[in-house]
Amino acid sequence: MRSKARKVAIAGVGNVGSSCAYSLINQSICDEIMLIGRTPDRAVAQALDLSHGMDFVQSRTRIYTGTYEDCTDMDVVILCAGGYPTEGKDRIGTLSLVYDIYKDMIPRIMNSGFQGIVLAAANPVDVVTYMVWKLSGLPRGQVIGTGTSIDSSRLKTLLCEHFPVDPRSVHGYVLGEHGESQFPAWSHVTIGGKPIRDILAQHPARFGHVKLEKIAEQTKNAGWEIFTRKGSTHYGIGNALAYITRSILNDEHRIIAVSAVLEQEYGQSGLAAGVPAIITRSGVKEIVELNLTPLEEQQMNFSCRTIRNAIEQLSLG
Ligand SMILES: NC(=O)C1=CN([C@@H]2O[C@H](COP(=O)(O)OP(=O)(O)OC[C@H]3O[C@@H](n4cnc5c(N)ncnc54)[C@H](O)[C@@H]3O)[C@@H](O)[C@H]2O)C=CC1
Ligand SMILES: CC(=O)C(=O)O
Repeated sequence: MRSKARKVAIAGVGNVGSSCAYSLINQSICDEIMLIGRTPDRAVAQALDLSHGMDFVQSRTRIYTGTYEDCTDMDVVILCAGGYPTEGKDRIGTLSLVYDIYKDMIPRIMNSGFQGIVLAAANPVDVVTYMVWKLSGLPRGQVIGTGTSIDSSRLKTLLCEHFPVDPRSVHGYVLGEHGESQFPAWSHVTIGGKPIRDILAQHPARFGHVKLEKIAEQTKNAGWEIFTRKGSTHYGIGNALAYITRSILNDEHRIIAVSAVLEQEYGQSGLAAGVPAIITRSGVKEIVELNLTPLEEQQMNFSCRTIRNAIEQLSLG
């Protein structure tokens, strides 16, 4: 019998926060969810709305509202407070807004005595992950960003428009920034264990129309394609957050492309970036270092430089 309730707090209950709660509930990933909203009334309404579906799900999740000061015994705190750029396609454009939010929020969470895992979705997520690590003083493995998990899933989904398999049978990662400088590490993308480039080379008549550069571009633009049509993207990232949270709470050791604080992995330091990592009860247990081709190394260096330049705009000490 489980002795301790699995508790998750969600800070920011807009589209992403509420979709994340919905995924956690429908997949029975935790026992309790505490919603923390800037507008208490909205948080109460979200908690009530989510609770009213409890008769129809597999197991009961207790949903209630709270404050940053109530995070003491949370296993995971998920950060969804943030905003979207008002113009252009650059997530880094929201940096000063999120810095103002998190430099107030993180000390309040830490002053509660919280010692769990922080999981950030707010953009620019790699910068937010590094900022939260600095502001919290937590060990680096305990601060995780959703990073390129959503981009990796988008890549697999797009590939399966051309290859007749389930996206979960495609393996590989988008690396670097969850943003404009991201790139798929094509040298490690496999379908049924076969490198994708070998499949293309061996079956020109069947797959000659598949252009990897075009798929990389579509992957990068996928969020904006949704955003320009409906003003936010939230279901996909809600599932990504639930998937990462499940690997944490169940100590699953899944390898997921998350934003992790790097200390010499991939030759990079002083930032967080999207890399494959083993996710366990203690957070990032280990970063998986892929052997990149010279071109992929250049792409990784460029992407990390982009994130580091944004971090340098902040005074994080
Ligand atoms: N990592 C990813 O792949 C994705 C990240 N996002 C990011 O997630 C964040 C949230 O997006 P949405 O939920 O769609 O936005 P939203 O506008 O629906 O919700 C934002 C929430 O942040 C809260 N908030 C704003 N300022 C605050 C403050 N000063 N203190 C406390 N809470 C505050 C608002 O009250 C609201 O609940 C954004 O940063 C967005 O860019 C969104 C989609 C995908
Ligand atoms: C908004 C965002 O970061 C995304 O959907 O990719």
